[in-house]
Amino acid sequence: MSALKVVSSKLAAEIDKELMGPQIGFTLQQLMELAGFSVAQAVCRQFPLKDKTEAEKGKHVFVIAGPGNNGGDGLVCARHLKLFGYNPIVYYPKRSERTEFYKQLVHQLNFFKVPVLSQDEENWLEYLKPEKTLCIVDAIFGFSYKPPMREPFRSIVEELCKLQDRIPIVSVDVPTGWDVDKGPISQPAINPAVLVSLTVPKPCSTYIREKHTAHYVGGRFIPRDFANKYGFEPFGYESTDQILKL
Ligand SMILES: NC(=O)C1=CN([C@@H]2O[C@H](COP(=O)(O)OP(=O)(O)OC[C@H]3O[C@@H](n4cnc5c(N)ncnc54)[C@H](OP(=O)(O)O)[C@@H]3O)[C@@H](O)[C@H]2O)[C@@H](O)CC1
Ligand SMILES: [K+]
Repeated sequence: MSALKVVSSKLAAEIDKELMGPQIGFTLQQLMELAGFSVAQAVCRQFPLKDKTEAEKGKHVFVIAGPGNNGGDGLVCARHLKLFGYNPIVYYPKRSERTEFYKQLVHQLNFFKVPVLSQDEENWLEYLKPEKTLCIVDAIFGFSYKPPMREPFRSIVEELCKLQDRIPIVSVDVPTGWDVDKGPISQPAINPAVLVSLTVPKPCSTYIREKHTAHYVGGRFIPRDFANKYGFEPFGYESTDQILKL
């Protein structure tokens, strides 16, 4: 793990800015689609449905989406999981008013008949039972989180922490509650079974417990020259894979 390539939160934000700047011209929607698609692939790789009983195949993937772009990745991931034969259900307690785009992602989930719990759903924990839930996708906060955690997320993450030994959690980009550079330095903080780093792992990923947490990189959208400019080598993705297990 010492050879792991990581970039600081500052650099990650710079990479995003340049990818979406006037020279390169990616849109946020494009990158988020690829990011969410990667996370869905990581769920498939880690929790394959092949050889599962019908009851196991019917288990929910419970996606919790936060108010920013990490949450957007979760909404996209849920749609792809449905296409991949999973049974996702989305909890999106604080919906972003930032752009029309987030509303469109919710419309798309409705179109795919993926249940999206109402914002003030009080019984959301009812959907989280080991016998009914394959895994939880933690798309609450990513690299822009700054502690201390505000409500309603503090209470939500505290509940997830109580469940995480019984239901595996897949964290998108940064485990929720972790400082992107320094790791789990404040509470509450999720201890994921799977981490999917996007574009390139952030320094906090060096604090995962290797035996406990499977680590994937996803978000396969940069060429070699661009990676080298930011001080890392591209990851050795195979074939058409959108994820690589590190
Ligand atoms: N190239 C890539 O790799 C790509 C990466 N992408 C993804 O984007 C992620 C970064 O997204 P992001 O910048 O929107 O920030 P994110 O972490 O979702 O959080 C911001 C929200 O959280 C809130 N908030 C913050 N602190 C809080 C607190 N203490 N308590 C409560 N709320 C708090 C904050 O609220 P505010 O402070 O603004 O009121 C705001 O609403 C990145 O990790 C990756 O997953 C892709 O989608 C695109 C390609
Ligand atoms: K997260």
